[in-house]
Amino acid sequence: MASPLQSLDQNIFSSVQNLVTCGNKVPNSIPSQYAYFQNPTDSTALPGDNIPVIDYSLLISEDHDQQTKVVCELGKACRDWGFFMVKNHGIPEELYEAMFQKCEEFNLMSEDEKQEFKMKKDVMDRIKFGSSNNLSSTRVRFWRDYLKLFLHPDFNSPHKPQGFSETLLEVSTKQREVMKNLLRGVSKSLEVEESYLYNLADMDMGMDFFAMNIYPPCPQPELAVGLSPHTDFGLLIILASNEVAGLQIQQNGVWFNVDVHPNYLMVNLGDHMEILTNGKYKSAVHRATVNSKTTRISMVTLYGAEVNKLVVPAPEFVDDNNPPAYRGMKYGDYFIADQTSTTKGVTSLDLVRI
Ligand SMILES: O=C(O)CCC(=O)C(=O)O
Ligand SMILES: [Fe+2]
Repeated sequence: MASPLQSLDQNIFSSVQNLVTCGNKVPNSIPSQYAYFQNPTDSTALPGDNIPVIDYSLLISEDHDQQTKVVCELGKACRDWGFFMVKNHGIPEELYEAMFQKCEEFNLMSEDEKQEFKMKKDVMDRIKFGSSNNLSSTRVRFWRDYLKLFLHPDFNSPHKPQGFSETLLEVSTKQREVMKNLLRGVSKSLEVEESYLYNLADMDMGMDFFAMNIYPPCPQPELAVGLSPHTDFGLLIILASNEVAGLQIQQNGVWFNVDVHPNYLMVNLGDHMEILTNGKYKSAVHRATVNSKTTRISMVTLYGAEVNKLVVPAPEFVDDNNPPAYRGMKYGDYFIADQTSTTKGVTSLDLVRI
């Protein structure tokens, strides 16, 4: 008789959730397609106590001195980490709780119901449910299911579970305001006019791309990864997670755990911030680990340019000492390359680096 591992190996699972719930019992080992047998990932990381925390309420306050101080902290976070946490952002905690509840309900829908949302045509599909896909050369599958949506300029959402779409619209509308104010702060920290980055990327028509990531409990978390090290496309990425740790961020080649704080948002700079600032601010390398106990859910929104916008280093950051370090590429083309490349390493920036 086939061992449990073999029999799992022979199946192509449509989702990790399906894999862990099949037979109503979590398997005690993971199928080989998910395991880094040859080169187990070293998920160890240092405590992230030094990760910068930005007080959003001060960033938007009328008090000029307070604001200047926070803009300065923001600039330092962008230079040193390309990553920071945001507190006092004003979006009610209950709204995120309601959204995570809807994410869980989505995850617990039957496999058939979820398959209705799987990719039909290509990565430009407005709604995509899927699992695992690791296009990079290792091909080891990620211990992750996802729902990817285009939220802006047109809003797309699955029509079930009930209330998912309405709650997501409310969260994303509020989060877009936070994104705008953070970008104002980042612009100021670069000593350009506060609407500079937003206007440059034509973000009134910008593409907001959303990913709900589900990481079910994993029987062998030391062998699997949720998401391997990568950078994100976009200017600014806002991430909210349920109260389960798993995100790690790299600074100068060293990994740090991002602790979970109730009602903090996590923000990383994306590839297009690096391109626009000609490398002054860096796109942060990060990854997601998995655990054996609890399902982790993260909601990530990647805020980017209008799809036809050619993104190049902005003139303000180019001079004789700093020649352009990236060639121009249309935002939409970069997105497609990022989502489909089978040769991508850690970052798609290699596509445009001069
Ligand atoms: O789940 C996380 O913490 C990371 C998610 C992420 O990096 C992504 O979706 O790009
Ligand atoms: Fe990411």
